[in-house]
Amino acid sequence: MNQSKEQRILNFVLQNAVRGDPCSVLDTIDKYCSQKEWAMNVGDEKGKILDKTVEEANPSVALELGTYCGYSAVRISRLLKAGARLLTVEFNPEFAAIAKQMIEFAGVQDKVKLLEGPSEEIIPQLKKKYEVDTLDFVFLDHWKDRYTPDTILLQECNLLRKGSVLLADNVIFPGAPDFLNYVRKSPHFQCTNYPSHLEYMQVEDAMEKAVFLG
Ligand SMILES: O=C(NCCCCCn1ccc2cnccc21)c1cc(-c2ccc(F)cc2)cc(O)c1O
Ligand SMILES: [Mg+2]
Repeated sequence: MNQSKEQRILNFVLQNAVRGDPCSVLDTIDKYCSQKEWAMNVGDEKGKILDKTVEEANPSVALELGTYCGYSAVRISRLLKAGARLLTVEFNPEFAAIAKQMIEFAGVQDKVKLLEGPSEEIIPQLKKKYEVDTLDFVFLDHWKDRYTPDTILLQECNLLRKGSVLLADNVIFPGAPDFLNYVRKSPHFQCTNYPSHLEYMQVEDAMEKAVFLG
């Protein structure tokens, strides 16, 4: 059975990156996806915006919606302080299997918990099943039409606290117009836009940071 693109990306990392070195895993994925096959990793340009936002938030508990091959899970978890953890949600089992191997190869598996299933099922389980009190940082990179309902769900489940940082990928391309509308109009969020480009392309994109005000 011929391989998936995601399997080819993983194999390229296993053969070319340095085991236990998250930066080499990120660089190797970016090399493959810019030179051989495009893939929807956040990439290095938007990845630098993600890095700065994570460093500023310095989260103890972070949530990622949309693991894919694990690129941003490796990117985020490499910056976490000792004892901090990332919960990452992937609903496609093939992608989850690839991401698990990518995370282990990078050596960040002790900081990352990969949860399989749809966000609307997993978010309401975070407190009781995954022992989360509140989330310090949330990276939204899943279905773009789920950004708004899941932001509302996070609030309904009491998972945000004053200062919780949401960072959303792709608010320009493919676009999340209703999310931009929602957070920018809401009195409960302080928003900042970070213009950038679609990963590995010269297409305009942007990330939006929305800090919860309580
Ligand atoms: O669609 C994107 N990502 C989402 C993938 C599916 C997520 C599914 N999923 C995962 C967890 C989860 C939990 N609950 C429910 C659903 C869940 C995406 C697309 C592009 C893109 C595509 C084509 C093109 F021509 C240009 C750009 C670029 C990006 O950066 C992206 O992120
Ligand atoms: Mg994305």
